[in-house]
Amino acid sequence: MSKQEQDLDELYAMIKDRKENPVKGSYTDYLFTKGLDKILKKVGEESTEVIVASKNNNEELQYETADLLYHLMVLLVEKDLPFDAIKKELASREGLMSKTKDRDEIKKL
Ligand SMILES: N=c1c2ncn([C@@H]3O[C@H](COP(=O)(O)OP(=O)(O)OP(=O)(O)O)[C@@H](O)[C@H]3O)c2ncn1[C@@H]1O[C@H](COP(=O)(O)O)[C@@H](O)[C@H]1O
Repeated sequence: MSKQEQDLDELYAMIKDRKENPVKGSYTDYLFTKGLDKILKKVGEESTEVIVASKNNNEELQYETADLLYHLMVLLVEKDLPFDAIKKELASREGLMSKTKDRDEIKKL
């Protein structure tokens, strides 16, 4: 039975496992075999698809966001950047007040 929600830590771990233990015919293995340029092209393509989907409807936005998150995870694994590092980075920002006074473009509004 498929799960209701994908855990992002588990997704990262699965992608990392695909890199360490390649599975022939797997899409993730295909990306790692093609290498960084291919992964970067996919991240760019999926980012554009998120932008276009945002204009259309939330069903498309949901689908394309999932594609982008998956490809970003592949990029993090390719670059050996742990997903925990991203979570720590986000956690370090929690509770921080945005400094709008430092931003000229906001001052002018
Ligand atoms: N979450 C995903 C996921 N999201 C998107 N995709 C793939 O991303 C691709 C995006 O579609 P596109 O049309 O943009 O790309 P394409 O035409 O298939 O291929 P190219 O353009 O790259 O040549 C599709 O082939 C999807 O199957 C994913 N592939 C795998 N996963 C996860 O990774 C796990 C391991 O998957 P495998 O590597 O396939 O075993 C799976 O169990 C999933 O949990």
